[in-house]
Amino acid sequence: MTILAMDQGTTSSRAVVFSDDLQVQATAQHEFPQHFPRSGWVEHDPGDIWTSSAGTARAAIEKAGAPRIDALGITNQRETVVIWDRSTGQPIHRAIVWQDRRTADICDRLRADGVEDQVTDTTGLLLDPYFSATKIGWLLDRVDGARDRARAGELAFGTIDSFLIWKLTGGQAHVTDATNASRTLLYDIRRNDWSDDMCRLFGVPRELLPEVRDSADDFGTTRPDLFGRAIPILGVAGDQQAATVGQACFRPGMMKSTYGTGCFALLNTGDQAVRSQNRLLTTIAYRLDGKTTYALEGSIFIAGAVVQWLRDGLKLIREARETQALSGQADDSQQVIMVPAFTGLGAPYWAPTARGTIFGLTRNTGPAEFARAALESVGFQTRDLWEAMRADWPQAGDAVLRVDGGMTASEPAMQFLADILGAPVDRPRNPETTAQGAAWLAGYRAGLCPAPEAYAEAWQLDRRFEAAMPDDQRDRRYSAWKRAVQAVLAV
Ligand SMILES: Nc1ncnc2c1ncn2[C@@H]1O[C@H](COP(=O)(O)OP(=O)(O)O)[C@@H](O)[C@H]1O
Ligand SMILES: O=P(O)(O)OC[C@H](O)CO
Repeated sequence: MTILAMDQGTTSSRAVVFSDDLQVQATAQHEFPQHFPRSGWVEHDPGDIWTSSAGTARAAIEKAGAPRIDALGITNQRETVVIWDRSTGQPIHRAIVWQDRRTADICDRLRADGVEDQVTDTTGLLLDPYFSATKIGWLLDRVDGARDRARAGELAFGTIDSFLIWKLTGGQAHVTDATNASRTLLYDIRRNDWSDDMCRLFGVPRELLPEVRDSADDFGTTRPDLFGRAIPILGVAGDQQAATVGQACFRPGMMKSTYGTGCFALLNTGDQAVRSQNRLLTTIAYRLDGKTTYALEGSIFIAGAVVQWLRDGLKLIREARETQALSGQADDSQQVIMVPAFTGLGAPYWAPTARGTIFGLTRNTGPAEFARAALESVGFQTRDLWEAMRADWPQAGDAVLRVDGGMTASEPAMQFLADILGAPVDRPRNPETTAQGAAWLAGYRAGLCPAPEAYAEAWQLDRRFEAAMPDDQRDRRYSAWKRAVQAVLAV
């Protein structure tokens, strides 16, 4: 028995073939072009998204020896918006990506109208261009005739999962799952349905919206010509939620943090949709067998990207992993702090105009101190989220943090993370946690994979990083970081 997971990310599409005990059989990956038509705008060509996704799926199946695929799971970059014509399947515009800031002024106007509280109460989110609704409104207003056609039911909106399912099923299914719906600003996360109030507020006709299913559910069947036979699509979740599932964070209080380009931390809060008092997001972690599990989420825009900046911007290193040895040579007596607010600061600050700053430079500061400060900035930002989560939900208690993503390969970054949190950090043996989460959802629905408790028992540790920093040093270092952030916010 074999399961295919498609992982459609911001910079690349990946596909992973798993055995039914969720061992990786084969993987394929393909990067696709990013479009930046103006400053702050980010677009993807839906054609690239589709061909890279279908292409990597075929390549992974072939590499695995062309086994019979019994179930397909999909996971995806979230919030990104595609609108297409229901009769031709043609997108009416390029996809507007989650990173795109073009609707910042619309969000400001709505905030000035005093509706943010109502929006947060209903959707768990904030008025920020990050989410889908204002992007949908922008497309309906800017593409000729789009609003009328949307009202007439001629157009369909989807996040990337929904668009891929439409393509995979040959236009047979216009569906999404609850985790993706919960990122649109249009979904009532407590009632578990699209919200008429939010649709009215953001000017989005209900006719555009997909049907919302559980994360392990029937999402349709692939066209037989695509992969040699029709495959049932049985699992769907946004990538950060799929990583939460892949990390087996099924119990309230469990928390995962994924360190790729950015960092996304999710804390399972069980059946409570906790209203954040600290500008975290309340989101759906997964919906299984009709039961919704919620999470508090913190999103950091720059994590591994700070290492990319050392490499591509400053040219201090040739490869990301060189930061390991380099940071080890840093002078302990220097306290360089880097606040990598390259694209503003995300949670819990949400300061889109903040910019990066480096503190504590001396004549002796060099590449080694920069490397250490870059790695430490990721730990400090995670501590900010950790503090906010504890303040919002005291039951979080003494959680362990489960980590995944490319940057978790960095031993010094993970050790500092444990040190600055004052808590253990667990890195799993399987680095493919996002794809694994999608595969488990599909396999669970198909009856191939075990129930959550049994799956959680099979989760395997690669390495636990224990906090080793003395308390007074931790407090001193974190206070210095907080002062640095306040200075950045004050500029
Ligand atoms: N050994 C390492 N040390 C520090 N950073 C690393 C290391 N390996 C990868 N990274 C960082 O991890 C990121 C890639 O992680 P990945 O999970 O593939 O990201 P994404 O899915 O966002 O593309 C890059 O930003 C890279 O700089
Ligand atoms: O594609 P990634 O891994 O950068 O994840 C993007 C997030 O889903 C955005 O919310």
